[in-house]
Amino acid sequence: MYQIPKDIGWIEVICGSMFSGKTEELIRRVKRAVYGKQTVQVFKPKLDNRYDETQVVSHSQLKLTSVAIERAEEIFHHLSPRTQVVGIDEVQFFGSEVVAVCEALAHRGLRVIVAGLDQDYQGRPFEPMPQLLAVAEYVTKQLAICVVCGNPAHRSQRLVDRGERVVVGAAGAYEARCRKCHRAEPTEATPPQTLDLFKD
Ligand SMILES: Nc1ncnc2c1ncn2[C@@H]1O[C@H](COP(=O)(O)OP(=O)(O)O)[C@@H](O)[C@H]1O
Ligand SMILES: Cc1cn([C@H]2C[C@H](O)[C@@H](COP(=O)(O)O)O2)c(=O)[nH]c1=O
Ligand SMILES: [Zn+2]
Repeated sequence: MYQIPKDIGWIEVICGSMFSGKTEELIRRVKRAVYGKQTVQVFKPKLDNRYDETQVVSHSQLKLTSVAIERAEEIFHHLSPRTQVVGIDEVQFFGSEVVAVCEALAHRGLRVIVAGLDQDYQGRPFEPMPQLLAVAEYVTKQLAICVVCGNPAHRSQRLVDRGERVVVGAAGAYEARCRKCHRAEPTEATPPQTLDLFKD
């Protein structure tokens, strides 16, 4: 009789702009794996110390325990033999070696869920995301809301006058914008909406 294979791993990529819900979606999938009695380990780059040194934290303050590492290969040192699911947040901050690491984990039979930016502040593909998208079995592209015009946003507008690709930051340093409203060069922040909708 046909047997359903149980030892097959795969790679899931959650990509999109800043504020698009990548981390929330990673946390949702990890929580569901835990409900399913799976053993899960989550990793993030040490570089991402915005909200917490070790926890994965979404812009909406959802939190997940994780291990902060400098290089993707460190995952193998921390990996428990019982682990069935590996999550990686802010995957764009790892070098191209993260692709081989994800592939090796999937070959071992693990479910690998990675979340990260697919474009930098200029709208250029953010390596190693293009390579991860190519080798992944499952790809989810998240969209934020453009803070200028309210349309779906797939770009991250830089608000601080810095030209290097990597500048860690959140609201105040970046905002979500659509194709029409995005500028490749840093701009001023969009003034906040003054509606009282969320007042007590
Ligand atoms: N412009 C925006 N569009 C959508 N969500 C936003 C925006 N600005 C702030 N948010 C908040 O960010 C949350 C998503 O946070 P998070 O999952 O950390 O995103 P990402 O990991 O993609 O940066 C949303 O649920 C919402 O609370
Ligand atoms: C666009 C862009 C972003 N970054 C940084 C800013 C944040 O620290 C992270 C993205 O975090 P999020 O969970 O997706 O909100 O990346 C960068 O260094 N360079 C860029 O071009
Ligand atoms: Zn727009």
